[in-house]
Amino acid sequence: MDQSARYADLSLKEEDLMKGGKHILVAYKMKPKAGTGYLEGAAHFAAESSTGTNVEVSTTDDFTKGVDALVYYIDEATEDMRIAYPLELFDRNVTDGRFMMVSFLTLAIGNNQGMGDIEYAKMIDFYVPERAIQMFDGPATDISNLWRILGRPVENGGYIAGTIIKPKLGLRPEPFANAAYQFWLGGDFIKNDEPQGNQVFCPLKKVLPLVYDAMKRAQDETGQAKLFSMNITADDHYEMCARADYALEVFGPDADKLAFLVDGYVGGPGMVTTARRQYPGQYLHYHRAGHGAVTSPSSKRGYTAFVLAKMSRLQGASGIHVGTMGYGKMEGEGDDKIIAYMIERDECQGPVYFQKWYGMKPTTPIISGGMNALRLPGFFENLGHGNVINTAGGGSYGHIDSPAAGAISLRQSYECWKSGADPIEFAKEHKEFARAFESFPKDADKLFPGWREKLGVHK
Ligand SMILES: O=C(COP(=O)(O)O)[C@H](O)[C@H](O)COP(=O)(O)O
Ligand SMILES: [Mg+2]
Repeated sequence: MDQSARYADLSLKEEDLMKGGKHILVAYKMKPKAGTGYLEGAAHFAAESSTGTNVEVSTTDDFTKGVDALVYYIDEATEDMRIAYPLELFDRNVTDGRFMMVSFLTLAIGNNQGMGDIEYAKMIDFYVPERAIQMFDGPATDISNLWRILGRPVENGGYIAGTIIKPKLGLRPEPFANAAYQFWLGGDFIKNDEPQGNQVFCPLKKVLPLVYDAMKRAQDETGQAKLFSMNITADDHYEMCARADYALEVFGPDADKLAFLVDGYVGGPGMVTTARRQYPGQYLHYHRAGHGAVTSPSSKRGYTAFVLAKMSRLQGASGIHVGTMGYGKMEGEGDDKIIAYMIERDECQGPVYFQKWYGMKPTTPIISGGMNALRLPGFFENLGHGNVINTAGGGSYGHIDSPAAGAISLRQSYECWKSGADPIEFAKEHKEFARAFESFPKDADKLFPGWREKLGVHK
């Protein structure tokens, strides 16, 4: 059934829809199956994503038709399809009238994934009008809270040198806390690797007091504040809260230095909101393990990493992983800096839509995955700033001297880039940075050919 007479209106102008502020706009790359016309497929897509189904139903009335999602733009050649969703379509909380991300997802990227007449469709951008921005939680805590704890300016406070406790699994409580202590002697921020929780060989109630003890000792020794991002991900939100409450108690007077990490892609929006609403005073660290299943550029379904990050700001993530823009080990490229800009700025041009955030707090880009001191200068140059959290696991624990030296090499790398120095010249004056060349010789060969001769290092 061709529903384009009802679910498409190509005379609607995007500019007017944005000015009107009564719709969430969503842009997709969509291709219908052979035998289905482009507009026909698009209209069925909009129907299934709002008030309709594949047949007409007798229970539809005139009001229903007033809240139809409408296809307002198509370009078959580029597979571009854009749909306007009236705000009335979205479910609101009984408790406080607010918007919820699950409703956006079930409509805009729900049944339409896997429809018989659609070959594929991937969400590449979406636009949220001012009223809806007001009605999402947004972050309660942001990077300025961390900068303040670290004794830095609350604006442009700079690079936060972090790590991930490695090995990923298999450390018992004492070695785990010791790994944390060693990094903190040089760095600022430690996160649990995402699978670390309450394994039998490393029970939470045993390891956490030791981690806090390590934090205190490192703080005493360095005279600096230290930060710990603890994984509270669990199926059951009572379990999440049990872990979080326990940690707040253990860290006591230093509980402000505790962030909570949730795996928001596997756990879903409910998990993120649980952390956001139960613990608004803690930095909310959104880790996105598994997201590649839908966001990978090789996938023509789902949504992009950009969309994931943009959603996370609405949900209230204080920070989210945004990859390494081609400088680390995960998929990504230089252009991905748009992801960072969209979540950290008050207005930004996305791939399709210009979004204003109307003062919603920023979400920190967290840079992670295969990073080390040698890869960072290029990364900062591409991004144009260093106001990020970087967690380098291999880049710290893989430093040949020590995890503390690894941490110091990261900080030095930021200083090097910030001062505009030549990395080889800078290495001559900064031991830990220089030793990163020997720690990661493959990267050094690729990024700084001839480094051995210039630094006087021989095989
Ligand atoms: O464990 C790591 C990185 O370890 P290492 O620093 O040793 O590579 C993170 O989980 C990944 O960065 C996730 O990727 P992303 O940040 O892109 O979501
Ligand atoms: Mg990890």
